[in-house]
Amino acid sequence: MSISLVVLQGPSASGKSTIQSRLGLPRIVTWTSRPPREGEVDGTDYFFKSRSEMELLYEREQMVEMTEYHGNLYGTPLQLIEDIVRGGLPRSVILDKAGAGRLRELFRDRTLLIGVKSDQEDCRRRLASRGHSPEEIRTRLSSYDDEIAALAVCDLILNNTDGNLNKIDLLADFIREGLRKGDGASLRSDNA
Ligand SMILES: Nc1ncnc2c1ncn2[C@@H]1O[C@H](COP(=O)(O)OP(=O)(O)OP(=O)(O)O)[C@@H](O)[C@H]1O
Ligand SMILES: Nc1nc2c(ncn2[C@@H]2O[C@H](COP(=O)(O)O)[C@@H](O)[C@H]2O)c(=O)[nH]1
Repeated sequence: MSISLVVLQGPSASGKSTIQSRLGLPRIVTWTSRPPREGEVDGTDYFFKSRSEMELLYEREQMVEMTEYHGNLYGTPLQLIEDIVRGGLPRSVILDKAGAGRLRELFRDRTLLIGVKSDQEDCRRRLASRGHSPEEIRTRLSSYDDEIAALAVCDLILNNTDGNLNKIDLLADFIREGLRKGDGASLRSDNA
């Protein structure tokens, strides 16, 4: 069975977006009710929506999954995954553990679940350089241990500590090549 969907999950600032862009696959841009950060672009980083718009879509059963993460809603509209159902190039998406679990339930062997981990201190430093307040850093890292434990279900775990990006690039090439050959099964191992 070939892979249609690559899901990245892991703690905040572990490097999911960095790895997603290095993988170079078409991305699924999800919805959020959080305000954009400086430099983030609507439709590129997220579709920035109001909480009520997101709740309405959910009530209409047009959201495949939706989660509340530290006070904001994040979700994947059904419409965004229609291309996966139709086939074509594998796509990548960043989700928390609940969203990742839901998409795995739906797409089963067609998903490659990549866990991204980094030392907690690296994550803390990265969050501070991204400009988060000490309060938000504390909140985001309060789920660090749970999010690391949840990586146990992943097909593959990438260890993205500071200074490791050259190795990540090699692994990204390996993953892309495996996907190109339609050989998802060979990618299912723990590279931590
Ligand atoms: N290996 C690395 N070495 C140094 N800096 C890194 C590394 N990986 C990511 N970063 C930096 O850490 C910050 C957070 O990375 P990124 O946005 O990719 O994390 P994320 O897991 O997507 O975060 P979040 O879930 O909080 O949105 C970014 O500024 C990024 O440039
Ligand atoms: N279940 C979902 N989780 C999502 C989705 N989009 C993002 N996320 C998760 O939220 C955190 C925080 O993101 P940030 O941009 O505010 O730093 C991110 O790490 C993902 O785990 C989604 O559509 N569904």
